[in-house]
Order: sequence, then C-alpha cells, then structure tokens
Amino acid sequence: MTDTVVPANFEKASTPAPPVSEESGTPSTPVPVDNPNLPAPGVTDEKRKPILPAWLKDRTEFATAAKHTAARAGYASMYHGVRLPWYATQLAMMSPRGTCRFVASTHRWVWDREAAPLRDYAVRTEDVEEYMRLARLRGNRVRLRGLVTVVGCVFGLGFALWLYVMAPQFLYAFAAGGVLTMGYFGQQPDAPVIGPAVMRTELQKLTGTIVLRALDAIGNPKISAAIKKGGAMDGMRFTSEITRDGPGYRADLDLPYGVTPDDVMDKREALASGLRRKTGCVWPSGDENEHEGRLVLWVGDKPMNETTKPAWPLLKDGQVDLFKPVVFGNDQRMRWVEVTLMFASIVIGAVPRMGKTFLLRLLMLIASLDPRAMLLAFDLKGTGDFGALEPVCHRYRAGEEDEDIEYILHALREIKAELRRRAKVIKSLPRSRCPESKVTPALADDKSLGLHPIAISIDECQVLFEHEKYGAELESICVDITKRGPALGIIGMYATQRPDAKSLPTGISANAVLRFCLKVMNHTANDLVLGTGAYKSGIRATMFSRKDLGICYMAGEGDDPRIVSSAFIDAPKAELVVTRARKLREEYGNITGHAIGEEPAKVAGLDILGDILKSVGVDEKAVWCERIAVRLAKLRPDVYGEWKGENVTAALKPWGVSTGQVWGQTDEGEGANRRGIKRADITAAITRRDADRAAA
Ligand SMILES: Nc1ncnc2c1ncn2[C@@H]1O[C@H](COP(=O)(O)OP(=O)(O)OP(=O)(O)O)[C@@H](O)[C@H]1O
Repeated sequence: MTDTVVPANFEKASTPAPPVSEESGTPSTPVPVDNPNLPAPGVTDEKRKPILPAWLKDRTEFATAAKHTAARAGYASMYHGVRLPWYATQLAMMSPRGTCRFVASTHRWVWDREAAPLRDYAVRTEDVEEYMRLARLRGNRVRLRGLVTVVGCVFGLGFALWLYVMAPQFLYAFAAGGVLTMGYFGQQPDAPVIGPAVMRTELQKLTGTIVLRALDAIGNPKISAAIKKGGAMDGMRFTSEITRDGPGYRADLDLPYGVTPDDVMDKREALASGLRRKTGCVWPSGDENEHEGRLVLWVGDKPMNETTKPAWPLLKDGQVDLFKPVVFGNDQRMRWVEVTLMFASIVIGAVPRMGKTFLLRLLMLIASLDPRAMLLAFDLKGTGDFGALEPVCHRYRAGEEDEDIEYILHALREIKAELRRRAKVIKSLPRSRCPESKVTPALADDKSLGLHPIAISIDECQVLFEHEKYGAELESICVDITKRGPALGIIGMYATQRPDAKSLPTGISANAVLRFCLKVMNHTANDLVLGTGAYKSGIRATMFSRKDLGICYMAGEGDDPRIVSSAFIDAPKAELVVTRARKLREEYGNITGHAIGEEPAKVAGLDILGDILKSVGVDEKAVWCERIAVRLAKLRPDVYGEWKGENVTAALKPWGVSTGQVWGQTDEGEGANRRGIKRADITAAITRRDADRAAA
C-alpha cells in the first residue's frame, strides 16, 4: 500500500455547499476550502534508525540470545549423547552396504565412468576427433587414479600392519572409525541414522498481506472498506516497513480516518485468528508519540505467557532504594519494566488464581531489600503465602479468625498513630529540609526522625472491610493510609480477588496511585482497579486469558497504562531474597517487631463497649455520641484520638446498640436534641457479650 493519494474529486467532495446570504436567502459567492497559498507547517518528522540492533545494545537481550543458543547446543549434545550406542550399532549394520557403495564408486572413479556417456556420444555421432581427445583424457586419468588407488591401498595396508605391531589398540579404533564411516555411506538417503534433536516448525513471517488479511478479518467496516479500495483514499497505509522487534515483528500503520487502535484492540482474538497466531502473541496498541489513528501491531513469536522470562535481577544480588524505580517484570518484548513504590498506594485486583498474591509478595520483596523499610504483611487468605517474609516483617499475620483480625487491627492502629506522628514531624521541619511537605530520601535516612518507608500489604483485603465488628474502623484506617500515607512514607498495598465496591472501598480505589489489574471478568471490576473510564479508553484487563498468569495492566507508573508480566518468584526464591534482605537489615539495625518475636502492643481499646461505658457517668441515662467521642479521646488518645460521634455509632452497631435522639444541654447551657445512646443499652450489650463468651 502506498502513501495517501488525494483523489481527483476530493476538493469537490470536501467543499461545503455555498453559504446562503441571511438577507436575500440567495447563495453568496462560494469560498474554496483549500487555499493554495496556505503555508505548510514546516515541521518535518524524522526518526533515526538505531545504529546497533537492540540485542547488541541491551545486555539482557544479548544474554537471552546467548542463553538460548547455549541451551539448544546443550540439549542437542544430551540428546545425541544418549543415543550414541544405538547410532554405532545401526551404522555398523549398514557398513557392508556402505563398503559396497564405496568400492563401486571408487571403481567408477578409477575407470573414469563419469565421462563414459560423452565417449558414447562421440562414437554415436562418429566424431573421431572428439573421441580421440576423450580417449586420451581417459587414459591419463585412469593411469593417475589407478596410481593414487594403488598407493592408497599400499600405504593403508602398511599403516595397518604398522599399527598392528606398534599399537594394536589404535588399529581397533581406526577399524571402528572405518566401519562407522562405511556405515555412514551405507545409510538410506531418506532415513539418516542421526536425525535432528529439535523438530522446528517454521513460523510464518509477518507480511503486509497477512496484517491486512487479519485487520480485514476483525469485521470493522471502515477498515474492510479501506482495504478493499486499496487504502489510499481512507488514509490507511503502512508508515514504515515491518521489522523484527525483540522476539517478534512490529508493523506500524495508519488506520482509516475515524478508526482508533482501541477498535482493533477490542477484537484482539479475531485479529489473532486472522494472523494465525495465538491471542497471547498479538499485542495491538496506539503510539503515544503519534496521532490517534496510528496502530502499532506487535506480533510475538511465542505467546507472552509461554515466553521464558529473564531472571529477576534482584533475585541473587542488589539492594533497593524505594525512592527509585525498581525492575519488577517484563513487557511483551521481554524488556524490563520498573515500578516506583515510594509515594504510592497500590491496589491489585484479579479473578482467583491469576497471580495476585505472587505480585503482592514480589512488591514486598522489593520493599524488603530497602533496609530502611518497615514491613507489615497480612495474609487474610490464611495459606501462608507471605510466610517467606516473616524474618523481615515488623508485623505479620496469616489467617482470618477473630484473633487474626484483632492482631491486624492493633497493628493498623499503630500505623494510624504513626501517621499522626509523622504529620506532626513533617510539619515541624523547616522548609529547607522538607520543601514539599513529604518524606524525602534524606529524611528517611535520618533515623532520629523515624520517617523510614513503611510498606503494608493486605492480601484479600475484603475480609477486613467486611468484618462485622471492626470492618468500619479497619476501612477508615486503610482509607487514611491510602490518602495520607504516600506523602508520609507509608505505602499501603491492597489485593482482592473480588474487585467490587465493597471489597475495595471507593476511598481506596479512587485514591490509589499504582494499580495492577490481572484478568478480571467485567468492565466494572476493570474500572474499579484501573480507575474510572479505563475500560472505555481501551485499557481492558478482560482481554487477558486464564493462561495469562502474572500478566497485568499496570497504571500509575509513566503516562500510559502498560501490560507487564511480573517476575515469577515462588516461595523458595522468595526465601532466598528474604535471607539477603535480612542480612542487609541486620547490618542497618532494622530487625524489629515480629522478626524478633514481638507482638503489637495490646491496647485495651478492643473493649470498646467497656470504654464507652466508662465514658458515661452512672447518673447519666443517655449521652450524645459526640460527647462520648470526646471523653473516649481523653481516655485513650492513641486509640480514640480522632473519633467523632459517627465513629461511636459505627463501633456500637455490630453490638446491636442503636443510637437515637437524646435531649441534652450544650456546653453553653442551651438545650438541644442530638444523636446519642442510652446507658442501659450499653450495659445490656455488655451482658449479652459476656454471656456469649461464657457460652463459647
Ligand atoms: N508472575 C507469574 N508468572 C507466571 N506464573 C505465575 C506468576 N504469578 C503467579 N503465577 C502462577 O499463578 C498461580 C496463582 O498465583 P497466586 O496464588 O498469586 O494467585 P491469586 O490470584 O493470589 O489466587 P487466589 O485468588 O486464589 O488467592 C501460582 O501458583 C503461580 O504458579
């Protein structure tokens, strides 16, 4: 397909109908749409081709290619090595035939049989001169070749006799070599003894015709019409030649006017069918540096989920600075993709068994390699997926029993208090030290300030938010961490296998900075994880298949969401990383809490009912909730410091205590009707609770 050609009738077609004069209603003089003197913008877009191919510039790509070649050679050696005795037996059996062939061909060669047809021809055509020339040639050849054969035989025989006398073992080796060589000549041409170790299926090269065939197959009427017409009129054209790009092909093309890459991305499976590839090989996308109609079609040699990933660079070596980007996965072309965890709150969503927990653990492993960071890992699935992290965790829990939830509640209350403390520390710092009112690397390094990074991961976070008694409080703390945490150096990470509004409260989903979405089933879940409007703008984690384990859309790092296959770090590998992280931490002096067997300080605030009862005087029949909140804050500032009337209402609800209008007096002495609770209701709830506990 060539560049766009403006059709002859283009001006006519695009010139609007002559304008009609308002007064007369008659058409006024037509004005041409295209001004021949309109200057060109004077901008020439030029793209330089890379001097060296990518695999020569990139160590990882080079290493991948070298590893692939070495692995193939190693495999072939093993394959043939195992079969050597069988090859030898077969060749030995074929050696008589090979010997006959050798003798026959030597005989033909010595007697110059190959020129016999020429001599016959000279005889038949009675060409005496030519025959005589050929006969002379034959006589010379036969003499020379006969001599070579006799000398070869004599020397061969002599050499064999010499070996027989001097070193008989070598004679056997030579004889065996001779037998195998004869066997080699005795093979049937269509059934060689030594076959290939690897059966290769040659992949079809991506060509323009194939790309157009596939685009036609997706059923977009504008694309099909443009292809039928040859494309030029509709603006459809290839903008550069199809090239090799990493382990695949890249085609850049302009789509017909009005068609966007999203229209093609929507039909990825149909496109893959048209290309005769698996869906996992086909990655259409827009080009952020170009106009909205530019399509970049990358077609991998193998599906992303079947391509061997390069080893995660931090697996065996290296330390992390959470303020800087860190490699955590690859894109479709197996190039590294980085993530910056500092100043982020993170949500991860997917249907079950797609790699959510692995990804969350990977992010925690990254955090563990920054020796300053404090880690809190909570696994509400309760299967111990974060077990490897225990030696570096300040707080750790796996399980969803009440005692686990209470542990997490205590730990998160500590974080809530830490948020308040950090905010005050940052407020007290001079502008010169803290110019943007947020933690900086220098502040995080200053141990006296206690502004080190804190990473909190909660797997299956919906279990917390749906908890009958503490759900509301846990949610409010997590929302606070999501909103205020990033600036204060606290990274909240939440993963859920049920991304809906209840599992991922809007306070979290709307304020998250980094979003990772593995396969989800519908656009609601997609947008909840990746942000409102993501599905509409073509960012669709619904297109991932069930086999796309660990593959996700990542939004929040860089301008555009991108597809990433996260590094595969299983439990044994995670333990390897944690051993290294623990050592780094021991050197830095940051082994605290769970890692040295300490539990969170047990604040007595868990007995909320008891605390509320203490806040209501024995002579008071009913008290306003707001007043109870003030009294609770005085009682235990670290627990109830920021409580308002509505927190009291929410905390009492699970205990079956409802609030109602209570008449009372304001501090100024004025009478007013406000929401409050009756003392009798609290005592009744405590009696019920104690009875339940006794029964249990
Ligand atoms: N990055 C990855 N690359 C390849 N395979 C992966 C990757 N991450 C996870 N997997 C595979 O996917 C499986 C499921 O992973 P994981 O347990 O993290 O899923 P999940 O989404 O947390 O599941 P659930 O919802 O049941 O908790 C793992 O057993 C692992 O083999």
